[in-house]
Amino acid sequence: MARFLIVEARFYDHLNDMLVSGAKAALTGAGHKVDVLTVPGALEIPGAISLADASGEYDGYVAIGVVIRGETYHFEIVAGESARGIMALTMDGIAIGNGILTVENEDQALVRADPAQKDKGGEAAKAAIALLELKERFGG
Ligand SMILES: Nc1c(NC[C@H](O)[C@H](O)[C@H](O)CO)[nH]c(=O)[nH]c1=O
Ligand SMILES: CC(=O)[C@@H](O)COP(=O)(O)O
Repeated sequence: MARFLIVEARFYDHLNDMLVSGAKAALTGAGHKVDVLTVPGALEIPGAISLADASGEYDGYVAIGVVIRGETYHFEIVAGESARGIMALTMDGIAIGNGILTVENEDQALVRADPAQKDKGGEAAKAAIALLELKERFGG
């Protein structure tokens, strides 16, 4: 059993509820322990994971959030920089699955958040499990 932390940017409650549900189901279904930490937005997720990992309390992480394009360039910043920060942490050996939706509208988000449809939360959790297994295999 490993210890996972879901770090969720709770910007859209109804979408996050589905994403977190899918991630929890995947993690508990694989026999792992799960906690949830909520941050203001996707840009805070990489920093929160970095801080949590420094504590040594967790073995892996699932980033959960929803970024829906608005009127300005801010979408590119939030979507791109949260992904870049997460990628940098994974390249540093931290097992993280990225379940941050970056979409054009709510309809696209609903399909991807729903565990009965594209289940991107569960998909991200399974990716985190896979990375942790690789880390354990290669002695990371
Ligand atoms: N527009 C969205 C944001 N924006 C907030 C940023 O993530 C960040 O919290 C703020 O810039 C302060 O640092 N966050 C999302 O998760 N989703 C959005 O659609
Ligand atoms: C992804 C975003 O930052 C978005 O929600 C903000 O909308 P806007 O670009 O209209 O300020």
